[in-house]
Amino acid sequence: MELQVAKQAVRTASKLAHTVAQHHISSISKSDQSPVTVADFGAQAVIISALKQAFPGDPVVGEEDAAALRADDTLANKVWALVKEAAPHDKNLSERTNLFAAIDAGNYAGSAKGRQWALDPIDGTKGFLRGGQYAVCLALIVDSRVELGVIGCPNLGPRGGLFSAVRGKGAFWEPLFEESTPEKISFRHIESTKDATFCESVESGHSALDTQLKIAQSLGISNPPVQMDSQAKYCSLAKGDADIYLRLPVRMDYEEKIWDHAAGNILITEAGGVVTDMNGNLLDFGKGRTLKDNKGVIAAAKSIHSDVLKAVQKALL
Ligand SMILES: Nc1ncnc2c1ncn2[C@@H]1O[C@H](COP(=O)(O)O)[C@@H](OP(=O)(O)O)[C@H]1O
Ligand SMILES: [Mg+2]
Repeated sequence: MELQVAKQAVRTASKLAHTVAQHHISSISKSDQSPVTVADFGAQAVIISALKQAFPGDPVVGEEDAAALRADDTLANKVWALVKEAAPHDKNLSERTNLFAAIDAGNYAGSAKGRQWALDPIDGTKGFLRGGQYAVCLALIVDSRVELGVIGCPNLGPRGGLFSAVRGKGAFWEPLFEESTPEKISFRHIESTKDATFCESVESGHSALDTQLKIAQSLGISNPPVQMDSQAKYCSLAKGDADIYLRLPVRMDYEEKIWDHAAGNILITEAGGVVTDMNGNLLDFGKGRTLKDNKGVIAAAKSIHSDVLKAVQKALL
């Protein structure tokens, strides 16, 4: 039940985002930031509305709130038009005033106990704007642990990708814009760590790319890193296109947001991988809206994760 609702909601929001992105890329004002803002609000509204109808009591930790929309009627009208097109029969979104409430329902502070959804309506803002990777990410967290994750990646592969995982049930891929039977996915087998390929952020402000390059060299890795925005990185590892995702902090005071990692976390573990922080601890999704007890992220196949962790710790001594 949860999986079907989450997949349907992510699909609807991904289509909405894809429509805006296509239009943005073909337009002449590529420096305009507003398309991603519009897509972000629209995606959050349709997903939270679907969740609230299926699971009325469940709180949602969503990245956005509606303050900027309430203050800007032109922006609100653009978002409203998109939402009506993407979800015309949604009775929770029958009037424009409901739009604000749906978006603001993502204001949950987070909790260590009980159910909560974590939502990043458009992850990889920068990727969206440059025509690269971005992702619509939704996860169900129960008692601080991720139980279900769904990620929509409109630009990953020729047909886009809808990735999903439920604890104990494996990880799956299916095309994003057409209905078809999900295919099971998993990490690829590599003989040794030196054969691995790194996947990392494009943005040097989001992870310590220089240090990561040194770590790759210390592991004997000569393959160039694959750089992409958003949780599409987790998806790439889970489907066997790369082997290690490192996200080492640029600033030690930055707290990673739970919506940037929750869905990817279960996708990795269900595809045969391990995710820890740079101290080797599992990510704790029960500390509020951020991963405040963790620093950095290391995701890798089970067989090589401990080698990578050792190399990270040596580099950071
Ligand atoms: N200083 C920082 N360190 C790490 N992550 C950061 C950061 N500043 C912003 N981010 C997060 O990095 C996410 C994108 O990560 P990536 O580089 O892997 O694409 C952003 O998500 P949004 O794009 O949803 O805002 C944002 O939440
Ligand atoms: Mg994000």
